[in-house]
Amino acid sequence: MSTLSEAYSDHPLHLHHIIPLDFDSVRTLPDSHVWDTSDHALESDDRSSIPTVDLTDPDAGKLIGHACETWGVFQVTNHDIPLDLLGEVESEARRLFSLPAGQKLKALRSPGGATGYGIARISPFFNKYMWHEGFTIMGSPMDHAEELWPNDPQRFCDVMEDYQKKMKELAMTLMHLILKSLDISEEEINEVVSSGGASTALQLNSYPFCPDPNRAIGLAPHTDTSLLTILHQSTKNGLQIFKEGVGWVLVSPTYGSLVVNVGDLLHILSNAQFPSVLHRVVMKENQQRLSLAYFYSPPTDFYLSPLPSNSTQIPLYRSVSVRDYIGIKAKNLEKALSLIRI
Ligand SMILES: C=C1C[C@]23C[C@@]1(O)CC[C@H]2[C@@]12CCC[C@@](C)(C(=O)O1)[C@H]2[C@@H]3C(=O)O
Ligand SMILES: O=C(O)CCC(=O)C(=O)O
Ligand SMILES: [Fe+2]
Repeated sequence: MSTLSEAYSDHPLHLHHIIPLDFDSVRTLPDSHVWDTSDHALESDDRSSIPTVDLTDPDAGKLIGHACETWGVFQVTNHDIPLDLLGEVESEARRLFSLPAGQKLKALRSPGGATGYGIARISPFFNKYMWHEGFTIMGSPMDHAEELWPNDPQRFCDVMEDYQKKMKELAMTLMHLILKSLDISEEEINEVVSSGGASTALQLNSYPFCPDPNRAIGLAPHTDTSLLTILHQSTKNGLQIFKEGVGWVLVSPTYGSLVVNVGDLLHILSNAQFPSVLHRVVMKENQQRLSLAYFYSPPTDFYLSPLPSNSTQIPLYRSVSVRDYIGIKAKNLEKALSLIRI
């Protein structure tokens, strides 16, 4: 079976699609980073905000199912991830992105690689660059940590590995609740949600201080490829999700709560009952913003098709392996779901 890293490596990017700008060295926004941002301030003002679910609530499963169906995203509280750990991961991410540009480039993701420092994978689909730098981790980040901190790589690794372990447990708990709410049998759930073979990735995102935030974008609109993504955002605003009939809705950070969003693979598995949510990051504040996104998916050789609880409905998608879907998405981005539609 191939790893998630190999599945991404099969779709190499060009070198100019990897190297982030040296954000500290620019005083004005380069033309390469200027976007049409006319709709960025058009946030819905109808006081609609995404649902929050307390994981200790006996009705959590039902509430999460409803949130996935109506919003494709929710915030979760009482999730059992220690707040100290969230603080430590954020501070390690800050330490990484504060390194001089030349040092960060030592851990640059290779054109055929999936992990390390670089710009967002979706960048080649846009003719302008995003005001963003990222660092992708799949399992142990030791190789890259040694490139960044040859004398002390362990501290970074320990925190990132601990965080990924805790995130995997939370992702599995959430997936059980989500699939139960679809009336899927225990047996079927256990096939999708397996701790051993899961494909997971941790993405550290930094949106540096921007000299002209009103003309830049942090992360262009996209859906995640995963089953689900668990996001911790620092105290800065910027994340917006798109809700049909409402428009762009700001997801303000709430201390200690995590944002969970439906990705394309859950969209397929649920036969579009839980649609993957379109989201983006706009430049709202005059300070650096950080986020940590944990992506949870089944093993790369797992074939996804709409699950049996939906057998009364016509399946909307053909069966596709995680690996093949990653390939389709790498070539077609937002058209990927429509390309596997029956
Ligand atoms: C597992 C992954 C999902 C991701 C591509 C990646 O290999 C690691 C980075 C992830 C990310 C983060 C920013 C947005 C996104 C669309 C991108 O360009 O890189 C996601 C990718 C994804 O969900 O497809
Ligand atoms: O920074 C954020 O709030 C969102 C990040 C994101 O969408 C991603 O990493 O896929
Ligand atoms: Fe995302």
